[in-house]
Amino acid sequence: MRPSNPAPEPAGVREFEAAARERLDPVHYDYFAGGAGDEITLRANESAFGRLALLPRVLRGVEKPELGITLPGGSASMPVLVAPTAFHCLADPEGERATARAAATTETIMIVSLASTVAVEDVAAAAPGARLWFQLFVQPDMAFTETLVRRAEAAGCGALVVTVDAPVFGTRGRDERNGFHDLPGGLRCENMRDGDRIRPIVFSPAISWDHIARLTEITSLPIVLKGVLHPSDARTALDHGVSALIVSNHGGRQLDTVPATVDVLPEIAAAVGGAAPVLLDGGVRRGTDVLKALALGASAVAVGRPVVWGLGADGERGAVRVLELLRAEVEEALALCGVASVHDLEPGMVRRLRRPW
Ligand SMILES: Cc1cc2nc3c(=O)[nH]c(=O)nc-3n(C[C@H](O)[C@H](O)[C@H](O)COP(=O)(O)O)c2cc1C
Ligand SMILES: O=C(O)C(=O)c1ccccc1
Repeated sequence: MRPSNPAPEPAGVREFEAAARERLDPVHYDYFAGGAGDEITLRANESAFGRLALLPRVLRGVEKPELGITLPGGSASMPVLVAPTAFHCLADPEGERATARAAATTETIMIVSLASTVAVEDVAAAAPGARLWFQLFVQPDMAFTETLVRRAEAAGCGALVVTVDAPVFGTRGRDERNGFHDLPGGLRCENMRDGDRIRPIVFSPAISWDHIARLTEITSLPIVLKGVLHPSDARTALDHGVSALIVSNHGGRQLDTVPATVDVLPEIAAAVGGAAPVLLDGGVRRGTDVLKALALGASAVAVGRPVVWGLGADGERGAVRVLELLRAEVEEALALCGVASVHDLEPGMVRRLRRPW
């Protein structure tokens, strides 16, 4: 019974996954849900949060907690961003337009994927007021990469998120079994349009720190490096003028058997030492997961699949409901932890369980 609380929300992100699964083509569901190899990292991202316990404080006289954050690329009403995910038109006909409107409604940042099925200009036009960042896989043709950067700038994006965990494309067993290799029925990666043709997205193992240095020269947008797991790389990133990092293993879709992101977060946060914001994605499904990541050094988290599940379950409305559900969960968990602001969480509020529940 929750006598004085407002009407109950859907019980969790996992319910949206079940609802989306019922509506999506099973091959597309598998594409969104799946991971690389034996899906060990995919599972680890979620289960690692389950091995952490929160240690609340009491009697701190906290009123409504403050959720807002400010990052190099702009501000958000809560520390939960929309991670870049490809192919939203497979989840809803409005695709990334719907996601961007949901991000605008909830006043959070959406990171638009290079592999968006709607061109970044059209995403921006469909969602006035949306706070967009643009995700890039650096294309070896640097002239084309520069074109992409200019388009992102012109569309009003507040940061460039450069994904560095995809020197090659990870092999996902589900897609192999399903024979899912191409977008169906007229859908395209519209950001790759180059005159009359659509270029293929190139994953290049030849991309190096020099390319990051080059990017910082050609744009004044903050550069956010996504896919850092090694503390030495975190330091190198700072030396290259990167404005923020996202601790990410691509949702377990690239190299399998890398650690859960929340398990490496403390090391990365220590290596960065407050010199730049550190974000995390991977396995965030509850408000309590958000608190754990923030306590262990993240300035914000991003959610990938949860937004896709909202979109697949109920389009723009579903994406809004997922984001609002996470906001409500964060708010409640902060109140229950006696914490007044997302900035006040600290490592002492998280215990690593020797013997998980
Ligand atoms: C279906 C799908 C597509 C993705 N596409 C991209 C992409 O285009 N670019 C990128 O940098 N990351 C991509 N990612 C990784 C996400 O940005 C993010 O790292 C991951 O989804 C976080 O894990 P979560 O899904 O458990 O929240 C994708 C992930 C999924 C599930
Ligand atoms: O599926 C992915 O994880 C992903 O990152 C991607 C990137 C480019 C095209 C399609 C998917």
